[in-house]
Amino acid sequence: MISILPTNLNIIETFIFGFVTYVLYYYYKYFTRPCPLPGPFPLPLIGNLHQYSGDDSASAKILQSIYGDMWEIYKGPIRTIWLARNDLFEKVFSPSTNSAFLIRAVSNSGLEEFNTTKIGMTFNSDLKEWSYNRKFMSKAIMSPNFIKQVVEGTQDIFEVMEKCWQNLFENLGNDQIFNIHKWMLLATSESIILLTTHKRAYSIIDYYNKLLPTKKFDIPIGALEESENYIASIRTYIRAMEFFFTTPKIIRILPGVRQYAQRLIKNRDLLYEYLKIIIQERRKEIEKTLDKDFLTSDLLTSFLTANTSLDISNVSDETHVEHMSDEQICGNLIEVFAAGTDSVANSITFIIYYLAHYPKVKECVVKELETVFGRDPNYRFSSDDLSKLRYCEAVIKEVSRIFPSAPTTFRTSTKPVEIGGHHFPANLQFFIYIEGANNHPQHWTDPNTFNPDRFLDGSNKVINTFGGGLRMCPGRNLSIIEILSFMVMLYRKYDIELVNMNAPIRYNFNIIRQCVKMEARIVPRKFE
Ligand code: HEM
Repeated sequence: MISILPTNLNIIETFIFGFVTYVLYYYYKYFTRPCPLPGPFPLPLIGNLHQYSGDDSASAKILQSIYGDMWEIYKGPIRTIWLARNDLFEKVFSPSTNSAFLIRAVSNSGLEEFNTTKIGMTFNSDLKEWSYNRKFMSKAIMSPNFIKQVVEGTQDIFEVMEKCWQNLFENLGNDQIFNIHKWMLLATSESIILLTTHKRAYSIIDYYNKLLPTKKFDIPIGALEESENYIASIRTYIRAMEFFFTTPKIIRILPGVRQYAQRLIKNRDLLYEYLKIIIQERRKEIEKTLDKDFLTSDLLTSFLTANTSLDISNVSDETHVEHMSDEQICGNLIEVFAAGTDSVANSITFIIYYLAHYPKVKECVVKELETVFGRDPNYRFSSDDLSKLRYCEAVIKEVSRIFPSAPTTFRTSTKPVEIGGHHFPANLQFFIYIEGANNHPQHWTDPNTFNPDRFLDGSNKVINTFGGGLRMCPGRNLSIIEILSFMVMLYRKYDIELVNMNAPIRYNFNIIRQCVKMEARIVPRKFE
């Protein structure tokens, strides 16, 4: 056999030779890449990771200011194209089934190892499966019964939280400092568990019991532990998705990292086993039920009753004639939890932050709540009531324009595509910098000014908070209803004062912005 290697090389020389060849090949590919865009110069193996702060949104802001609205960076070995203006999003957010952007992530060994490329929605690259899950989920969470349960359930959960606050005030004084983000996260976690499986979780009470152990709420230890373990396990699952999505195989096989990856996989298997028990129990309950009015309106019940005479959310259609397997149900339930907990909790936290900094806007919010609900602070509201809150909705839009919890989204091209005059090949990873477009002077007057009124002039301004096209967030209505509900319950009764008004919002970036901590005083309003 003819060797291209020089003969008589020792190990070090062979390594150096191999490395130099790799570097030359890397830069040959780099300089001859199709459709080059401006962007920072990458290094072999790590791409631009050495320049990356860990915060996609902060990096994108800097790169947009240097390179304009279209640039490229290498996330490790993966070339990513960044777009930061609404007109550049048009093809990515196309609602056509022929769109070149129906797949989210380029083929990724991590996601395959974690088994998420054929399950759920977000990373599902099997378009038939994805479409089946997506249509089902969208119908189920838009059904009137489900929406009713969202509004009722959120109020029940808030009442529990208020009882805890009341006890804290009575026993420790009114001047308590709350990590308001933590409370919102516990509330949205409980809410999503209720909406997916109709199970009660006790994470709010568990947290409260730890803050005030002398006045504990009496909940059976077993129930507390079960809900704690369930939530912890789902949160580990979310971390695992991020880990497998972002960690290259070469790192995943390193000693220590491998063991960590295996623990994450074990957690996934245990979570699936736990959910499968819940599914079996619910199936038995449904079998014993003759009238669908006695069934709960959660997603699990929708999944199990589809195409039966008990179909609670009328999801039956020609796409959904086959029953969902238990494996698919588990994937979808976990996904709703993963996508719908932190995103909503962070959105509420950011609204709290902006309302604390803009007292006039807060006054308008309170005024609108009084106009719509009168001055009864305990009025149980419906989704119809929420639809009257035009100003509150404008506040949600303005906060998510200026400081979105999901500042970016991403898609992969499955066909060659032209964007902004550039002809890109298939199989490229595109990032859509939603926040960049949301603060773009070409789209907005005074983009850096916080002004909810800009959404009240009747023009339907595009903010892409929930992405766009066929992969647009299916939980958008649910999120708005939940956020509005929390705004009503917080601001009709309480004033929320931040402890440190000069501190910026502290967050970590893991696919979305996740607030680290936000300290506040919760001051009950006085009613005559
Ligand atoms: C304020 C809260 C939320 C925000 C800001 C948000 C934002 C987003 C964004 C930007 C995307 C990407 C869309 C795209 O690529 O075009 C997305 C996808 C998704 N979201 Fe949400 N979301 C929120 C709440 C929820 C909730 C409550 C659910 C629960 C049902 C949910 C479920 C999903 C799913 C399953 C996807 C993937 C869809 C697919 O790939 O087909 N999200 N979300």
